[in-house]
Amino acid sequence: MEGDGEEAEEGGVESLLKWGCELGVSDSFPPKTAAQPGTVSCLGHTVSVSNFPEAGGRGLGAVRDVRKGEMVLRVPKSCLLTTERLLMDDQCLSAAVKNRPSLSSAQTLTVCLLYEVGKGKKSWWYPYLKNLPKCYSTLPTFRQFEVQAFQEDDAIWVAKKAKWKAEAEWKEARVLMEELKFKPTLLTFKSWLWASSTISSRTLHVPWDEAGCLCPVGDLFNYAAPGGDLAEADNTTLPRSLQVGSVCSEEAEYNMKSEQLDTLPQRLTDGGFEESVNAYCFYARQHYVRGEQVLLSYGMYTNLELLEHYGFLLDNNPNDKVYIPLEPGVSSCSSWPTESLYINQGGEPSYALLSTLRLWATPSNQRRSVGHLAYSGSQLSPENEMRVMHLMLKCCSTILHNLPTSIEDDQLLLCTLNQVDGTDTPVQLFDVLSKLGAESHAFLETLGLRSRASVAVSMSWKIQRQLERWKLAVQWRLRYKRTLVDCITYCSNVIDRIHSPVPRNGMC
Ligand SMILES: C[S@@+](CC[C@H](N)C(=O)[O-])C[C@H]1O[C@@H](n2cnc3c(N)ncnc32)[C@H](O)[C@@H]1O
Repeated sequence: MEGDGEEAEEGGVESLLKWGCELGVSDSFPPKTAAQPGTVSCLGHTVSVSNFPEAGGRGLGAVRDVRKGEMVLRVPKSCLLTTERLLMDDQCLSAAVKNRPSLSSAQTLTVCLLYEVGKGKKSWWYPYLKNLPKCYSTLPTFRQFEVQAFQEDDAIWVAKKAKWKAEAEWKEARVLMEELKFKPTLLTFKSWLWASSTISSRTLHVPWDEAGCLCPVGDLFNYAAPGGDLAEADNTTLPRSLQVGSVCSEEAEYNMKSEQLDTLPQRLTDGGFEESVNAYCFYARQHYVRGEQVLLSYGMYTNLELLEHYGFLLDNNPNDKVYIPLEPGVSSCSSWPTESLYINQGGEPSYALLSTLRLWATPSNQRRSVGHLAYSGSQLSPENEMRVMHLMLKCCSTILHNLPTSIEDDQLLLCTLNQVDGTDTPVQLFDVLSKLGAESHAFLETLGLRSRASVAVSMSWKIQRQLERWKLAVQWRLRYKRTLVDCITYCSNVIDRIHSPVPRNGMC
């Protein structure tokens, strides 16, 4: 945690996988009876740790073809790092935590994690802890410059709020940390941010604690957004008989059942804690061919939410949403909740937004009579539809016009930031950024890099982190602007179709 650099200690993953093997973590089903002498990894039968630079960095790749619904990993409860477990193992911690019932479960787990980190190599969890990332790019870690780089007011507000919340939670928990005699470095806000980001980006749901659990090896799965084909069956669960069967049945029965997996009509959940086997079990959400990354859905998140909790975003996110400022009174025209009034990543207005705007564009004394049509998603009249489309078009254009940079500016900046990402020396960074516009100069200024002479010899970890967060903010605003442009295109197409409707029989 304290070291310089993003990734976990080199060579450390092997020790984690060996540790996991000794504790019964397995990707082999039916499970091996016992760790064979000389077995050094809990993986290798179904998945293995690989690097996926385009989707999450370190992750788990299939080492063979994997069928949808197959169990890909099982982590026994004894390996799950939870508040309950840490309190059970340490009376001193347990007594102190019990005196602070006002702390939330996430705050308590954060303190427990830092307490465990404080034990260093003596911690039972050391092979796991030393493999955690050294730092994060979750929203609360963004500094003022990176927050302003979002440009859009709501995003700036969300980022500021995330930081304030983290600060307030840290202050509340300090008394407990002092009582537990934390080393000064572990008492800092920086350490708190590290621990709370570990928890927000890596915990998995467990039924007995809202804070969830840290799941060694299981937390190496990177994320794929649920959506499209996968979204509909999000709540479908694996039939119990199959869950149990795949763990404890004989191989023949196992194979027979895994053949049935292909014929299951519904999507299976990605993973969950299963009481019957006292373990966290992970399942393939789709077929994977050998070498492909096996991904997990952590839930449905917009890009800003992904950034807030996980420190990354997706250029192609079916769950992303863009909210546009609506005139006062618009949202009260319908009973749709305000959160449902958005534009999706393809630029299309949500069903609720369209129906609300159609009602808004109707004279108030007629709204009641056309309400049923609007709520059923129908157009009310060509004139009404034109008004709605013109309103959205104007709104998106005004937002784009008022933002400090254009899509082209952002593309160029992002391209340059990607280039300097691989730069080794701050001199090169300085040379490239000082040729760009005001924002790049402001970035150099925040780093105290005012002239070539003031630049240090080696690229510091701090500069790299700030570059990374700035890049994330630029990626976010670029994606946001593209959605607005796509919405303008959508509205223009609808307007064109109203002006020159295609003949019903399709003939010219
Ligand atoms: C549960 S961990 C997954 C394993 C992680 N890559 C590691 O090396 O430990 C979640 C973190 O992985 C990264 N991540 C996961 N999915 C990603 C994706 N699709 N694109 C970019 N980063 C991703 C983010 O940093 C996220 O906070």
